[in-house]
Amino acid sequence: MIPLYHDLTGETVLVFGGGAVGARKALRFADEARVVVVSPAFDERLAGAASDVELVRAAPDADGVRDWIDRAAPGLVVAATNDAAVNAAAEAAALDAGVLVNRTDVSGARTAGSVVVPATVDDDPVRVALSTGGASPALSKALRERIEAEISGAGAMADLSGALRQELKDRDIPPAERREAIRRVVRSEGVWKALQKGRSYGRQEADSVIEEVLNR
Ligand SMILES: C[C@@]1(CC(=O)O)c2cc3[nH]c(cc4nc(cc5[nH]c(cc(n2)[C@H]1CCC(=O)O)[C@@](C)(CC(=O)O)[C@@H]5CCC(=O)O)C(CC(=O)O)=C4CCC(=O)O)c(CCC(=O)O)c3CC(=O)O
Ligand SMILES: NC(=O)C1=CN([C@@H]2O[C@H](COP(=O)(O)OP(=O)(O)OC[C@H]3O[C@@H](n4cnc5c(N)ncnc54)[C@H](O)[C@@H]3O)[C@@H](O)[C@H]2O)C=CC1
Repeated sequence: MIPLYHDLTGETVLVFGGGAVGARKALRFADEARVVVVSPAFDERLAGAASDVELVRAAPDADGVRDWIDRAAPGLVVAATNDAAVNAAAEAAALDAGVLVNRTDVSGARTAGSVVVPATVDDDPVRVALSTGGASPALSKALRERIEAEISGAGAMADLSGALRQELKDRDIPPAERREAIRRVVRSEGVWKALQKGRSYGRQEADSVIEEVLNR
C-alpha cells in the first residue's frame, strides 16, 4: 500500500453503520466532505452532535446497499456495520461502481480501490498519517499519541518556513543557499523554541539563522 493524501472537498462519503466505528469515521470525514450515514441506529456522538453529518435511518440488505451507492454517487464508501455480509456487499458494490471503499471489519488483504484509514496527527498545514498495514490498529493509535507530542508546533513552523522560502525565492537567492538556509531553519532548536512564544519571536530567530548562512 502506498500512502496518498486525498482531497475529499465537494465529495460525498457514504457510511453504512452508525455505531462507534461508523461515527468515528463519519466525524473525521465531515471535516472536509459531505457525509451521509445510513443505519438503523446511531451512536450518541452522531445523534447528539449538531454536526454536518446527514443521518438516514435505514437498514439496507445487500441489494439495498447497491441502490444507496448508485443514488448517492459517493467518492468513498465506508463499510462499518456489524453485519459482515452487508459490509461485503458494500465493498463489492463500491468496487463495481469504481468508488473507493474502506472496509472497517477486516484487516490484511486489500483489493485495488480499497483504502485503510490511518491514525492521523493534524497541526494544520502539517498532517501525519500512520498505518500498520492493518496489523495492529491499537499500535497506530499509540504511535499517533507519541508523534502528537513530538511534532507539537509543526504547523507554525510550516507557516513560517513556507513564508521564508517564498521570500528567499523572491530575493533571487541562489537555490543552493536558499535550500541550506531553509534546512537550517527547520532544524534549529532556537527557532522551534522561539515559535512557542509567538510568530514574531520565531521570525527573528529564523532571520538570524538565515543571515548566518547568506553571509558566509
Ligand atoms: C484495517 C483497518 C481498517 C480501517 O478501519 O480503515 C482497521 C481494522 C480494524 N480495527 C480493529 C480494532 C481497533 N481499531 C482501533 C483504532 C483505530 N483503527 C484504525 C484503523 C484501522 N482499523 C485500519 C488499519 C489501520 C492500520 O493500518 O494500523 C484507526 C488507526 C483509524 C480510525 O479508525 O480512525 C483507529 C485509531 C485512531 C486513533 O486513535 O488515532 C482500536 C483501538 C482502540 O479502539 O482503542 C481497535 C481495538 C484494538 C485492536 O484490535 O487493535 C479491528 C478489530 C475489530 C474487532 O475486534 O471486531 C479491525 C478489523 C480487523 O482487524 O479485522
Ligand atoms: N476499523 C476499526 O477501527 C474498527 C473496526 N471494528 C469493526 O467495525 C464494525 C463495527 O463496529 P462498531 O461500530 O463498534 O459496532 P456497533 O455494533 O456499535 O455498530 C454497528 C452499527 O451498524 C448498524 N447496522 C446494522 N445493520 C446495518 C445495515 N444493514 N445497514 C446499515 N447499518 C447497519 C447497527 O445499527 C449499528 O449502529 C465491527 O464489525 C467491528 O468488527 C471494530 C473496532 C474498530
